[in-house]
Amino acid sequence: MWFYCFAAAAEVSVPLEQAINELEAERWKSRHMQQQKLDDILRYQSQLTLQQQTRINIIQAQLALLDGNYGTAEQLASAIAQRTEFPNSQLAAYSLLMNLANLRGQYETAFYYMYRGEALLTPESDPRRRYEIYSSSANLLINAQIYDQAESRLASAQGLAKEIADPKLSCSAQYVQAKLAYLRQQYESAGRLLQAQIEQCRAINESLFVGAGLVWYGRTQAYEEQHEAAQKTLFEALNSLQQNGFKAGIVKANLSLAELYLRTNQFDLALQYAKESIAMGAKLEQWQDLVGAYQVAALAAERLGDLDDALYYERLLQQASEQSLVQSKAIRLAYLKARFSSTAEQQKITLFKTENELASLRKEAALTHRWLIVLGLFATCCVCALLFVMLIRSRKEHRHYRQLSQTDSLTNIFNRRYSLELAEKRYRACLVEQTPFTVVMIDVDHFKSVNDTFGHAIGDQVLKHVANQLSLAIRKRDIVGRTGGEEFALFLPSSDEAQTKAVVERCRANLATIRDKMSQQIEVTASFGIASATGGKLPLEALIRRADEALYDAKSAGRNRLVVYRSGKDVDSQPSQYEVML
Ligand SMILES: Nc1nc2c(ncn2[C@@H]2O[C@H](COP(=O)(O)OP(=O)(O)OP(=O)(O)O)[C@@H](O)[C@H]2O)c(=O)[nH]1
Repeated sequence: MWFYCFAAAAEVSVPLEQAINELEAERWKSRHMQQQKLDDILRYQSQLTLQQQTRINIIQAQLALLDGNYGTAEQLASAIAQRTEFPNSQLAAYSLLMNLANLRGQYETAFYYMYRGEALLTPESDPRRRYEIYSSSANLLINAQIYDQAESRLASAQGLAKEIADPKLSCSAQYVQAKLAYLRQQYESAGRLLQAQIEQCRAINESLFVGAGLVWYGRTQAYEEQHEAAQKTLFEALNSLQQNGFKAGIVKANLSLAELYLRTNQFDLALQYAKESIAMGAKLEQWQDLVGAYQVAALAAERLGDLDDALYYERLLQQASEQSLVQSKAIRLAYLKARFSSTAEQQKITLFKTENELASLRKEAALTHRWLIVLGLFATCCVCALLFVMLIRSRKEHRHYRQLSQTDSLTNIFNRRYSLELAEKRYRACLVEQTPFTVVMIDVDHFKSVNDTFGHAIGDQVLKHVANQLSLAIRKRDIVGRTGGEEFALFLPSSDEAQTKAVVERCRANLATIRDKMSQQIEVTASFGIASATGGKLPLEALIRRADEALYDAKSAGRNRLVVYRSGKDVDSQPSQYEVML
């Protein structure tokens, strides 16, 4: 039925995947059924992905191990152990190789696989595969009688079984725990654990573990002298193991029966089961069990009066004992060797990891350092830019305030203080150069009338025009300033009288144009007082006073004219060419 469902849907890979999952899950259930399912899948081998093929190979290897085909099992598992691209299958292969080497008495190899497998475990590994490694390791360590180490692996396996919540795994972990208790000769506790384990494994049809558990349970019963019960248990065990085809278990079950019959003085039966155990055990080289089986066979043969046989088995017993001794020595030695090399390897790995961590820390530090430099540079640039902006702004503000302090706010020409300061500098230069320097004091005529007639605002406009026209009339090197309300001054470096007169005439002509610029018909005239000096030691103040005197004279003489200061008397007075219109 299963096969038909599968075959119908075999065109797609999902049923194949499902079939493989089922096959993996039903491991140990029934050897015959399992083989049948495997054969069904293999008909569609060409459709399997590489990963699916690997998983199938694992199952084949597990079956080969059960069948005692150790060569095939090893070949398949070794190939998978190389496949680093499928870490979970790799782990399964390691568990298998460990079990195989353990069964064959190749303990060095078994421990090698145990440490390799454990080193491969990561938190991301499939929990089932992790479980397999731990439970196989526990089995191996039990065999090597390193019980404390076995217990720690067993605890990990049990934890994983709980985590996965798979009753099959709990069943197998319980089996190992019970077996461990038996081997530690804690028979009472072993009996209890085995009963519980058998019950649980039976409930989920894990017949292989039922069989294996029954062998140990039967032995416990025999030890407690419950001979009938023990016999029943052991037959049940043998039956179950034979169904599964687990040969190593069959050897142990036969041996247990033989030992039981020897205890109950049923020597022929004891010999019979001992022989069964010997036949299969010799093939599988299960030396420890062989020792027991030869011992029983020799004793039973002796009791049956067959001394030749007894001697024969004694000889074999001696050989097997030696082998077993060699084997148990080998197993301890192998453990120590594997532990040593694993520790060395572990140290190498730790060193490598530390170096790697160091390198990545260094890399991180370098990156952080680079970032810090970039951030530092960025911050410096920001600060520089900010400082630059602040500098520009402060220079602008400084210029602005300086301009404010130098300029007359109404007319926008130099104010009295600054024009005098500037004039002082130029005057001193002219004195040194012995070139003429002229001061022209200007006063707008009848300006009060303008204010009175047209208002203060218009008066302001007139003053602005006056300042503007005076600025237009002078040369580049000349200075014009507002020295009072309606008073202005010109400072003309390197200007003699003739040149000054020309400038003043331009001023007067320019002032005459104001009338056309105003909405009202306002004639604007001004009076000019001129004073010059060439060389000598006359202070600028005195020169200005002279120009003022000349201006006064110009006013007195009728306004709208220029008067040149002559020491003692104003001799040059030019009448106005313009009339003041009020
Ligand atoms: N609109 C305006 N008027 C001003 C300003 N500064 C001074 N004045 C006025 O200018 C006038 C000057 O008048 P006065 O000193 O009597 O001289 P004047 O009327 O020009 O007569 P003379 O100079 O004798 O020709 C005053 O009425 C001041 O109020 C100013 O900034 N704006």
